[in-house]
Amino acid sequence: MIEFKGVSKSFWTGKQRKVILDHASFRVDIGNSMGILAPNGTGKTTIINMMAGLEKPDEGEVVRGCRVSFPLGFMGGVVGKLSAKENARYVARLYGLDPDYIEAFTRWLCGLEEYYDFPVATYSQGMRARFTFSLLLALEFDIYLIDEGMPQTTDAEFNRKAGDVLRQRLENATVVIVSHQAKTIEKFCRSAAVLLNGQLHKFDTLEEAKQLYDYETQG
Ligand SMILES: Nc1ncnc2c1ncn2[C@@H]1O[C@H](COP(=O)(O)OP(=O)(O)OP(=O)(O)O)[C@@H](O)[C@H]1O
Repeated sequence: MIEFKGVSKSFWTGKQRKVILDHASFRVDIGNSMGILAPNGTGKTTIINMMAGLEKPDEGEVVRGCRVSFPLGFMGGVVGKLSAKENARYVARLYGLDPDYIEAFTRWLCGLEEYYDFPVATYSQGMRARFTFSLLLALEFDIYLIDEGMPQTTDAEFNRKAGDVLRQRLENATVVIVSHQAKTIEKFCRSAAVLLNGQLHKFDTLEEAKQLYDYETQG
């Protein structure tokens, strides 16, 4: 599980305090994939980063009681001057996994062909997204963190393969998806929450969360 205990987080912009969470307490349990609905700019990425341990709360505590992934799309661990192959093998060693397996898996899934051996710095945004998503799916976590759904690639073959692998992973793993739209969440999550005024309101069904979200965002 991931548990937020009385977590507060805000940013001072020089003019105002932007509150993301205000003494918020909630948990994500293994086996119960959850979508978090929140409008743009209200703190989705900040919450996902706190779940991953990339950002600290100002107050309170985030407890990670299982293997939590880095957020999908996070490039922090990927070195631009190294190729996808070198990055994949390096990350495999960091996680104590077989570099041959991680290389073969990511090479197959991202479909970069000869670019797999080029430095990542030479990739387009879509190619980077394909590689980092492949790397995320190659590693085994209990909870996968996804910001705004699947990478926006125009490669239909990749989208199909990655969607299939993600669904397979979710047979045993749990996902947290933050998004500003319900349709990103409905493919993978049954329960959902709405981020509102620094609190996370959890619902057993996406339908209930959508009602509150639509009411708040559309009036
Ligand atoms: N380090 C920071 N310093 C100051 N303000 C920040 C910082 N990080 C985020 N913010 C502000 O906090 C708010 C929430 O940011 P965040 O990126 O978490 O939102 P988001 O919901 O993921 O946004 P989007 O939907 O646009 O991706 C934004 O107004 C952002 O400008």
